[in-house]
Amino acid sequence: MSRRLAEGMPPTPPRAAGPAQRAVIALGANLGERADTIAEAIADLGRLPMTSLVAAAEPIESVAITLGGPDADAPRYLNTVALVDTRLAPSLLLGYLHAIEGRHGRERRERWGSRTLDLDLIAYGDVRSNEPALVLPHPRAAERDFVLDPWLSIDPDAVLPGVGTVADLRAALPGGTA
Ligand SMILES: Nc1ncnc2c1ncn2[C@@H]1O[C@H](COP(=O)(O)OP(=O)(O)OP(=O)(O)O)[C@@H](O)[C@H]1O
Ligand SMILES: Nc1nc2c(c(=O)[nH]1)N=C(CO)CN2
Repeated sequence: MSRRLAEGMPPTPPRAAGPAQRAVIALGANLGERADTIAEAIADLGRLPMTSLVAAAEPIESVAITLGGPDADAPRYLNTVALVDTRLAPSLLLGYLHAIEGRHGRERRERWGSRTLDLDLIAYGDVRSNEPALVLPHPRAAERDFVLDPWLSIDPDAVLPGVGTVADLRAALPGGTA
């Protein structure tokens, strides 16, 4: 393993992608010391190169959604959303998110399985992408109250690019006011 990867950094030093873009990052944890892990991961985001942390929502607790639906027997999640302004290109930012997950013991065993830390790139400016390695905006964000609720709490006017306002999306979900 290269020294940079061993230190949890992508192998190629970052190059600026142009003007800073607002990126929305969802964080989730349902194993280990969840609150500590989330707080450390947010601090990690603030230390990324060419990136500044704009806001982080108060974490919320939610039942684990598994491939079989909500699972009351699975460890509950803490979820939050952070906003950053970054000049890292989207794929590079995702690489750093994976490195942060790795530093906090993330293991990839099963889809939607329990995890010490999950970081999803929900949106990056207005960028739309259908590359399997990076779909933007995140294709399941609109149906996740554990993403929309903390996002709304720090940006009531938020928009999921190409989809709609976060307030409207949240209102259309169970527990919303549509
Ligand atoms: N917007 C995105 N944010 C994070 N990962 C993404 C995104 N789009 C595609 N991916 C890809 O999805 C793969 C699986 O990611 P991950 O392990 O976080 O999935 P998951 O958390 O189990 O499920 P979900 O994607 O529904 O949250 C990653 O390897 C990554 O390349
Ligand atoms: N409550 C909750 N459930 C989930 C979550 C999550 O962050 N919170 N993440 C998942 C895969 O990303 C699958 N299920």
